Amino acid sequence: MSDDSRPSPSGTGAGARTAAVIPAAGRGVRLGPGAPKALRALNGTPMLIHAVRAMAASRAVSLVIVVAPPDGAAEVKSLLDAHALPERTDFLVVAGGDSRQESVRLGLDALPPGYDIVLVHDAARPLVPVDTVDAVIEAVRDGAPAVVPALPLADTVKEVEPTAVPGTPEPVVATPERARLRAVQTPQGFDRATLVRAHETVTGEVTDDASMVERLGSRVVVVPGHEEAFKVTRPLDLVLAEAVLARRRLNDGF
Ligand SMILES: Nc1ccn([C@@H]2O[C@H](COP(=O)(O)OP(=O)(O)OP(=O)(O)O)[C@@H](O)[C@H]2O)c(=O)n1
Ligand SMILES: C[C@](O)(CO)[C@H](O)COP(=O)(O)O
Repeated sequence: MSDDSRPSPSGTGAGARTAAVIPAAGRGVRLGPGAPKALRALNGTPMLIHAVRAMAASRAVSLVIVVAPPDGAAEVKSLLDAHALPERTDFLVVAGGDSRQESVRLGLDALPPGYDIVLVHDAARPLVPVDTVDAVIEAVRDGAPAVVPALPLADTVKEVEPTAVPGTPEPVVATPERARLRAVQTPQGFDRATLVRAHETVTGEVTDDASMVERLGSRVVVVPGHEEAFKVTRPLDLVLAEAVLARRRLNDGF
């Protein structure tokens, strides 16, 4: 496991200090009506708190920056105060923006000096195991400017020509070779300077931070993800998340 107790030289090598930015400002439209997704409960605890604990579980992570819904920063601060969290970790809360990309940038703007490795982790992936978090950090420490946890696909994927009318048949354009495809998760880990440059430089729609680094022409590598790092997106994902938590409780013997 990574350990923050080593001396902190400059750069991303062993001992570099690591912060995690958690974008949590989304509405959760695909989950259906209700509170902002990150504030909804999983087995009685807000999803965001699970995600914060997942980052703080790594001994390498000494700061967690939560990017709250735009009008929800005070509520998120109260939630962090009300739940048990590791004392060795510092927490900051900032208000988010209209897109995930903007929310991450607002989180990065709040990052103090002295943190050379940055993780970006969706609040919507509350159950990522600590071993996955540590594997991402280790790969950045080993010199990769951007690291992505990902899994091979179970389904065959088709590229289509999207039609204007939802539900009408879409012509298939291609079938990419599945063995070369990966489904990407978070936390994604970065050399801070690279991630900041990507957010300053890259414009236009992206769906993850690593793709911004790709557009800079910098190297991005994949490490094994974990099936419990899935994203809570649709109602069925809530059922799965609660089942995973129930199984963990059984395995932990309480
Ligand atoms: N303006 C936004 C939009 C998204 N996110 C965050 O980005 C992560 C991944 O986004 P997603 O799962 O798509 O969340 P939502 O945008 O909330 O979902 P939906 O598209 O269904 O509304 C989530 O933790 C979400 O809170 C954010 O911080 N700010
Ligand atoms: C960052 C991400 O979780 C990687 O899979 C994903 O791209 C977020 O996408 P969303 O459309 O914001 O759910």
